[in-house]
Amino acid sequence: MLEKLKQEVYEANMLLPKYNLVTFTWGNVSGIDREKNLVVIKPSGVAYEELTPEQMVVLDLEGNIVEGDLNPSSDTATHLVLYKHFPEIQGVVHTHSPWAVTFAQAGLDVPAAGTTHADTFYGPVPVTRKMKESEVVHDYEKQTGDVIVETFEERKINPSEVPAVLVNDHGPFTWGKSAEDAVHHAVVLEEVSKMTYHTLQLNPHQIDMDSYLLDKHYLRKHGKNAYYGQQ
Ligand SMILES: O=C(CO)[C@@H](O)[C@@H](O)COP(=O)(O)O
Repeated sequence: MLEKLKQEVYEANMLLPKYNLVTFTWGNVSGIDREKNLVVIKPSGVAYEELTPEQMVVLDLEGNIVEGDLNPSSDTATHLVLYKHFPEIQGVVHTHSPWAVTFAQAGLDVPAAGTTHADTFYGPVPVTRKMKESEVVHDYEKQTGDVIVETFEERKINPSEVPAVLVNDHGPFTWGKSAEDAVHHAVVLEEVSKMTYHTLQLNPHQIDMDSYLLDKHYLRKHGKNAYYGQQ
C-alpha cells in the first residue's frame, strides 16, 4: 500500500544526511496521502545507512498503525497535528540541525534579515513559547504540535507563507507541498539561521530587512504574481 509515497518519503529522509541536517538519527520526514488520509513516516531510531523504503510506517491521522513492522518516529504525533491543522501541507520534516536549534534554544525567532530568507519565508520564522510541565508530562509530542499551531494562530502567520517553526528549547519543524519540498525548507532554514546568527554578531541592530524588499523577494516567487511559477 502507498508504495509510491513510501519511496518519496524514503528519498526525502535520505536527503537529510545528504544536506548535513542530521547527526545519528536525530530527524525524520513524513508525507501524506490526502485522499486516503494516511501518513507515511520514518521508523524510530533506524540509522540512515540502514533505512529502506519498505521500512516506512503507514498510519492514519489518529496515529493507528496501518502498515509497518517497526515503531513510527517518536515525533509522529507532532506531524499528525500539523497535517490536521494545516490542510494545504503534504510533507513534514523535523531535525536537530545545529543553527536552527541555536535559535530555538535561545528562544528567538529567526528574523527576516535579507533576501536569502525572503525568497522562501515571508517574515520571521517564529519560535514557540516554552512548553509547560503539564504539556511535557502528558501527550508531549501532540502538545508540541498544539504549541506550533497556537504560535501561528496567535501571531496570525500563514503556514504556507512561513513553512517553518522553531520549537522552544527543542528545534525546527518545516513543512511543504511534498516531503521533498519540506526538506527544501529545512535546508533553507538551516542556511538562513547560520547567516543570521553571524549577521547578529557583526551588527545586532537594524537586522530586520525593509518590508518593501521582503515583499519584492517573496512575492516575485510565490503567490499569484509569481513570474516563474510556484516554487
Ligand atoms: O526530537 C527528538 C529527540 O529530541 C527526535 O526527533 C529524534 O531523536 C528522532 O527520533 P526518532 O528516531 O524519529 O524516533
